[in-house]
Amino acid sequence: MKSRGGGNTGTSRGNRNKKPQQKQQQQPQRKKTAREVALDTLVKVAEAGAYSNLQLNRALQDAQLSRQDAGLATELVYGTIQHQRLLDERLSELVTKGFNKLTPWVLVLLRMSAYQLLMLDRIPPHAAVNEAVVIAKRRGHSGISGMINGVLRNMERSLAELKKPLVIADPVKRIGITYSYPDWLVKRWIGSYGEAVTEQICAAGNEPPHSSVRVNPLRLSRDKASTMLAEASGGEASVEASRLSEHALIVSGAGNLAGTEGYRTGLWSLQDESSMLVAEVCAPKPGMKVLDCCAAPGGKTTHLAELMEDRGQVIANDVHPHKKQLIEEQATRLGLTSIQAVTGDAAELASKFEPNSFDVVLLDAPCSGFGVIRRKPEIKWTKSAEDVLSIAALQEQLMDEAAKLVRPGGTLVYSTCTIEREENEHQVAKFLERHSEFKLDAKWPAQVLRPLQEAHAIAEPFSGMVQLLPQQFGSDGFFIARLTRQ
Ligand SMILES: C[S@@+](CC[C@H](N)C(=O)[O-])C[C@H]1O[C@@H](n2cnc3c(N)ncnc32)[C@H](O)[C@@H]1O
Repeated sequence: MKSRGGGNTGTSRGNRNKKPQQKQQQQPQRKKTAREVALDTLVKVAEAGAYSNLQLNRALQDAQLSRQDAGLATELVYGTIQHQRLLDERLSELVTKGFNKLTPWVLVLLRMSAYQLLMLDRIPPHAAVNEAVVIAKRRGHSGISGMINGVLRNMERSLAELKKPLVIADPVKRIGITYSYPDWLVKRWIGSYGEAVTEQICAAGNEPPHSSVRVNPLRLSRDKASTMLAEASGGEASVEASRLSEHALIVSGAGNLAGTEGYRTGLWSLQDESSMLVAEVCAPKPGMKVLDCCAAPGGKTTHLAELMEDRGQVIANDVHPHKKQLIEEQATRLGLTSIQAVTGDAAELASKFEPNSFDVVLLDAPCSGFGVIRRKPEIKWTKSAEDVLSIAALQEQLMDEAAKLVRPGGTLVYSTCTIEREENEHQVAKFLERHSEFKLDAKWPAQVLRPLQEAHAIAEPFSGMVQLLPQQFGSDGFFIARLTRQ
């Protein structure tokens, strides 16, 4: 399994063996270890429904871990959530009584330790067990640490057996348990994509995501940005041109890219490659009037303005008042002045703006998000089939409203970061039934189509919409449709 960025695999014993300092006025707070940071984050995600990426970022900032330890904490948080079903399956065989009644932190500690034992070959099993017992002794009574010690030692003894691939005849159960996805979702995807592709989707969803930057073409070339990124990392980073977008660079080993000088001064933005295709498919020209209906935090808005050479007007709307500032911050960082951020419900935009008045309208709709499971693995466990239905109903409403604002001959681009047909192809098909004045538009920019054709990611003849799956390019799963108003 690929790692999410190295990480210290050692134990925390070194710290605890230091002699306590005498006569100190105030005992300095003991620094949390990587495993404690991961445990606290996982408990908050499980108990309070926090988003793993936001919660982890906050925890890492507070804990001030070394880069290696931050790598380990990140690996543990994502890996434990991603493989939760398989870990629970294995643990429930060893916790003989009351697996479902365990206190949340105990359950999470067991899962996190089982993840290290079963999935991370670079962590010595005895280190994973010892560290779990140390944490358990700090947090609970001796009965709990004894139980944790017993369960994990049993697991350690049976590792060879437990690591063997599961033999299960039912494909839904086999894929669901092996890759840790809920049955309802696996069943749905097998219905949409078939068993083999579903297995690839599920495996890809457990891989660490690439980090990619979108180079600001108004400021520098992609080659120049590539050199600068490599230099900024002291030669440690690997920087490669993206296959999918001519504005994208894939960067690994450069640490926190939001901390780079080039990011701060607007030379580049952080965005997934497939997400970059959306503005490119919009293909706006300088001087145009463009509306981004669901714009925050402004990734695609700022890309649209860059492609328009910051000439014309980009109205960036979002329903949440506090998100207006996020869009404005991104525009300011990139030095873009053609963006106007506004707050409003996209279901009511036609009463706010003149109908039929925009050259391009982008609806990057709220969605179930199953294309970004690599970044937010908890959505496997928090979203339901009912959520897909209710979000699809909202998307339908927003599409109808967005359509009213497109001028005759203008373009409507609909996108989501999910792979649910109900929210994507079926949504577009139903829209076209309701709106005979719109047609799918297959005339996409050549630089967008070429890599998709080369990878056979689109059927020929091209219909004007694409469903990118995470295993095809190692990007997020994304859906994009381009429609033209007759
Ligand atoms: C997929 S995200 C947009 C991401 C954004 N386009 C970007 O590239 O940075 C969807 C956004 O829709 C917003 N949203 C949800 N419901 C909305 C509504 N009814 N009207 C307008 N915005 C809405 C959410 O606040 C969220 O920021």
